Amino acid sequence: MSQVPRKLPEEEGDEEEEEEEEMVGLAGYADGAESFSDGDAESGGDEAFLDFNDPFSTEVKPRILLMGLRRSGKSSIQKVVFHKMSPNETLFLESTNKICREDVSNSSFVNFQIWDFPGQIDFFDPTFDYEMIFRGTGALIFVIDSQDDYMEALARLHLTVTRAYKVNPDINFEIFIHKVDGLSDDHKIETQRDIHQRANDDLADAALEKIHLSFYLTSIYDHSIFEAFSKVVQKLIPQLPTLENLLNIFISNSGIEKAFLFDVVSKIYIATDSTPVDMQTYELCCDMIDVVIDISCIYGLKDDGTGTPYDKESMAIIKLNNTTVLYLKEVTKFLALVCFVREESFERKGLIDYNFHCFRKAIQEVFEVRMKVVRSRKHQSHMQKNKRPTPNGTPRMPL
Ligand SMILES: Nc1nc2c(ncn2[C@@H]2O[C@H](COP(=O)(O)OP(=O)(O)OP(=O)(O)O)[C@@H](O)[C@H]2O)c(=O)[nH]1
Repeated sequence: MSQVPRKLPEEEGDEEEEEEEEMVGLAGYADGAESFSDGDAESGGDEAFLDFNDPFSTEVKPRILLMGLRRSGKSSIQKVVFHKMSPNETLFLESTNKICREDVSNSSFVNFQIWDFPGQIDFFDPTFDYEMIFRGTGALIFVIDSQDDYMEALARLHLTVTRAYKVNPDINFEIFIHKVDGLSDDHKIETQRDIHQRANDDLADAALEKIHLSFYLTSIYDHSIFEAFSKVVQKLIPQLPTLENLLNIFISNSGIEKAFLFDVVSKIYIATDSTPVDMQTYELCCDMIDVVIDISCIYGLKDDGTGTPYDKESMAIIKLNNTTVLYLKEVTKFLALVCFVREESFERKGLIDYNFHCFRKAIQEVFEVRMKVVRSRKHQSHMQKNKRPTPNGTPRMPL
């Protein structure tokens, strides 16, 4: 139900006093505005976000495997997306000869482990415990070099997918048809169709058509790799439907065309509203984040060089020459909301800001719920551990 406040908080001047009322609902931009939340907001601050370091929760620290033949581009993908390496520098990367595990956890909101496998890994090698590896895996990215003959890659894909599926049927299989920068548009489509057909035929021949493979055309030389990685990561975020829903309500009430929730460090978008994503829009958002961070690095730090280029004050407005406005606002230490707004809708900036305020709080609530579950699970597990008798049979706690 629409619950339009009598006045926007900025007009009333005293934001603190309004805090409780504000969480009641979004200010309606269009008719039919929905209620955002009807509970009291317990703002958890940044700590309210997912505790990915929690050992009890594999669900929030998922493992992503990067597999594929040698030189298909696995390490390059990892370096470009998570280490800001420029694509040209990847030409000098050495071949990976052991499994490299990396925790993408401290630097960004998107928190997971990436395991980069050497191309020549042998499933029949008894020292390679693939069961253990696949058991804790959320997504398996298989990289196929589209500029090379991909028959061998397809055979390896089939072997990998069938093995992994037997161990863990819940893995998401994500196929990156990579290095498409070297292909013409027609050739790209044809390659994707051919790889899709062959990979699925192989599965059907093995009576495993129930395995779902998702395909992406990627290249480190444009934003396609970030977009594909965004989709892979989104599937591993249990709160995704809620985030999407919040974004849908936010944009429909604020006259916004499109909104993305970005992880600022990696430029992966962890959620967007349900209108279709077009590549240009996504690229503009990525460019805007780069501009904001670059400018902040130059002019936003203190004189002694301390401070961070991205903080609570971070926000930016960029007016394009096509009557569109790009609006970026800080949501948490790691997240930014980037919106596309028409100039005439942006005239109601006060309303957008008010709705953003509600949106931000609602997001904190979502993760606060999650934190409570994690905390109670930790507590339960701790209690169970204490109840278990010690090896010599004496109880750990007085009964
Ligand atoms: N044209 C093009 N070249 C790419 C792309 N991604 C990676 N490469 C190049 O592919 C080559 C191999 O990349 P790596 O990342 O080392 O491949 P890898 O799969 O990690 O190789 P191993 O460690 O041997 O398994 C490098 O020269 C990269 O510059 C891409 O999107 N387009």
